[in-house]
Order: sequence, then C-alpha cells, then structure tokens
Amino acid sequence: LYSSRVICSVALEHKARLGHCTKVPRNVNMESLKNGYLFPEISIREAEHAEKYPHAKLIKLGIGDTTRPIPHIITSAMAQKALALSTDAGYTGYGDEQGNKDLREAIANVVYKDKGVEWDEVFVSDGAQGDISRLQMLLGSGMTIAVQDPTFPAYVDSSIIVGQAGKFQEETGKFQNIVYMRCCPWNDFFPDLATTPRTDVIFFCSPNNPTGTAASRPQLERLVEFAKANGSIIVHDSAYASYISDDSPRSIFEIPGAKEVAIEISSFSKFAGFTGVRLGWAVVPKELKYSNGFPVRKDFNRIMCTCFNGASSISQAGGLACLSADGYQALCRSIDYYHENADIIIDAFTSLGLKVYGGKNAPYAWVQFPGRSSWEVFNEILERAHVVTVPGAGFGPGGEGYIRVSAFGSRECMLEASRRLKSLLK
Ligand SMILES: Cc1ncc(COP(=O)(O)O)c(/C=N/[C@@H](CCC(=O)O)C(=O)O)c1O
Repeated sequence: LYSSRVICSVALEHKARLGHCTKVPRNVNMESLKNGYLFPEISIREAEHAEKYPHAKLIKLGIGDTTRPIPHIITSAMAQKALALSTDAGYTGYGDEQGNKDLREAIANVVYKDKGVEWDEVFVSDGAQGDISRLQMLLGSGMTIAVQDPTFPAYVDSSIIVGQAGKFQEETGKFQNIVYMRCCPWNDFFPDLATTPRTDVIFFCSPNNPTGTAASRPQLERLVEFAKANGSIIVHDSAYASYISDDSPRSIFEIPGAKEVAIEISSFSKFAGFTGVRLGWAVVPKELKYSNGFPVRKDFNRIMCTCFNGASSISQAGGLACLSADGYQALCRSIDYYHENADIIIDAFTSLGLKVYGGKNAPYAWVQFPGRSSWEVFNEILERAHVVTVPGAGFGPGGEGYIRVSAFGSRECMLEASRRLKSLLK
C-alpha cells in the first residue's frame, strides 16, 4: 500500500524525532511490566488532582507512608552518630555488609526473643523493598513463585523484572508463571492450599498489605506444612508485625519447623517511621537449604556482599535506639495513634453500610464496593472528596471491587476524610 520511499521517509522522520539511539536492545522483561509501579502512579494522580483543584485540601490516605515524627530518643541517637562522623575518634567508613553486630543482636534478642533466631541469621538492609529485589537476584529467573491475590505489587513486579513471570494474560490479568493465591472474605483471607499448585517460592505477607488482615497461628502452621511438603521456600514479609493487636503470630518463626522453610523480611519503616531513614532486615536461617543441601544463607550473604554495601551507619544507630526499652515504648505510642486512625476510617465506611476488612492488625482498611471498578471508586472519592486511596486492582485481579485506605494520616486528616466520605457516599 505504501511505496518503500514513503516507508523510508516515515522511518527517517521517526529516527530524527528519537535522536541518537544506541545499539543496546531493551531488557525484554522490562517490556512485560504493565504500566508504572503502583505507588508512583498514585503520586502522579495526586499531583494532577492538586493541579486541577489548587485550593482543595487533599487528604492522602493512599501510599502507606508514616506521618508521626520519630521519637526524640531515636533521632538524637542518629544525630549523635552523624556528629561523631565529624571527629577522628568517631568517624567510621564502610560497615559490615550484613549490618552492625550490635544491631543484628538487638533484632535477634528483641524482635525474635524466644523465637530461636540467632544474630548471624539477621541481615540488616536499607529496607524490605530492596531486600525483595535482592532476594529475586538470589532466586534467579528459573524460579516459580506464588503470591497472595491481592498482594503488595513489589513481589510480582520484581518477579517480572528478573524474568520469572512469563507472559501477561490479558483475559485473566495474571502472569502465566505466577500462582495467584486468592485471599478474600469467604476464605478468611487465607488461600485454599489444597488447590494451590507447588511453586519454588511463596511470597506471604502477614499482616497483609493491602487487606490489613493477619494470618492466624493455625493458618501459618498450614502454610509451613504446605511449604515443607512441597519443598518450597516461604518469603514471609512481616513489615506490619508491630501492628498486630491480637494473638496472631508476629513472625513466621513462631511456627515450629519454619526455620527449615522460610525467610522473613521486615522493616523499620512502619514500625518506627523510618520510611525516609531506610532500614530493614532479612532473617535467613542456617537450617534453610537448597535441594542440593547448600545453605541459602551463604548465597544470600554473597548477594549482600556483592550487591549491597551495608545500611547507613546513621540509620543503624537509629535502629538500635528503636529497640531500646524507651525507644520501643515511644514507638508503641505512634502505633496506637495509627490504630485509632484505622478505627475512625473503619467506622466511617461501616456507617455507610460498606463491608470493611483489616485495620485491626495493620494500618490499612480494605473496603469492598461490590460490582464496582476499583479505579472508578478511587477516581470518584478523589474527584468529589479530595481524598486519595489506592484502587484494589493495583494489588492484583483479586483486588478488584475494593479500595485500600491508609491509617497513616494525621488525626485531623482522618476525621476530615471521615466527614467527607460520609457526606459523599451516604
Ligand atoms: C508489605 C510491604 N513490604 C515492604 C514495604 C516497603 O518496606 P521498606 O522498603 O522497608 O520501606 C512495604 C511498603 N508499602 C507501602 C509503600 C509502597 C511503596 O512505595 O513501595 C505501601 O504499600 O503503601 C510493604 O507494604
């Protein structure tokens, strides 16, 4: 239909518009990523809305970013470390890639008290997000993974990036090599393991983002048993463990036998407001072995030494203060504050006759809008109440028909959001 001359001139025009291109092919896995990462997308929507309504007081209950100031006992420890760096006696350079021993010991002794975790099984990092990607580097492209559905998107997106996920199936909204374990009200937000295929790795987040529910002890016992029977590895994300307010396990290592099948990643972000300070950890037990008997911990250590030069010495000083008796007590007050915020949001949506899940063991409420598109609900609440949430579909196909509402706002914002939502959705 088009002469070669026309095609050639269009191609030349396109090339001129692109400017210089290298001869390097794009990583095909990056092409498989659908849209942008969820949370920057939410930030973009926030910014567009703020531009459209410059005088509206936007209330941000979308990204799970803490807002309470860090207790002084913790910030002064970081300040002291920072000031010490300006002295000959106090200056320190590279630390151990696995983290300062005193912090590793404090995590093992305080967070994992009586759970049988040893200090040299704790690897301090710059946060759980980075550990997820480093774990994917450790696991490699040949692994099959299972995730809860809905789930924190980093597990799926990092799986796509390292080439595990296979092709995206438009009709299901799923990647063909990932097992999506449905978690919903009618299965008490715990997957039916009897119908779940074996995978090498099972990413399991409890308390869960986005549903805000925590797995019970019997449920985690079944998960450990399932992993053991299948020879799988559980990557248990306990980033919200400090929000648990009932007798749900705070760590997978409360479950007998878990050290032979599980890695746990966690974070100071939501526990201590360290979202900007950046500090987390991974527990890789000595008992955890590959099919050939080689310890996973040794390879994880190699990844940390090769791909990461250690968490900030200043952040680690802060982390140590978080785990002191006074620091821990001060942080519990912030967590109580966010729990009260969650109650406000739960009451608001419940009073509107909507089903609300979570919020008791995590700083997220999972609100059901049966039969409605989650992006449509997100847009309506943003447009008409100037309140930012997160559409459930952003967490996977199982999130459709829900929105996630964060409890991390200020009290004033929570109360104002509650008022607006009640008048909008009544
Ligand atoms: C289950 C779970 N695991 C790890 C993280 C990130 O932890 P850090 O990298 O230590 O701050 C998060 C952070 N989530 C926030 C922030 C998301 C983001 O910006 O990536 C959210 O869901 O809104 C998480 O929910």
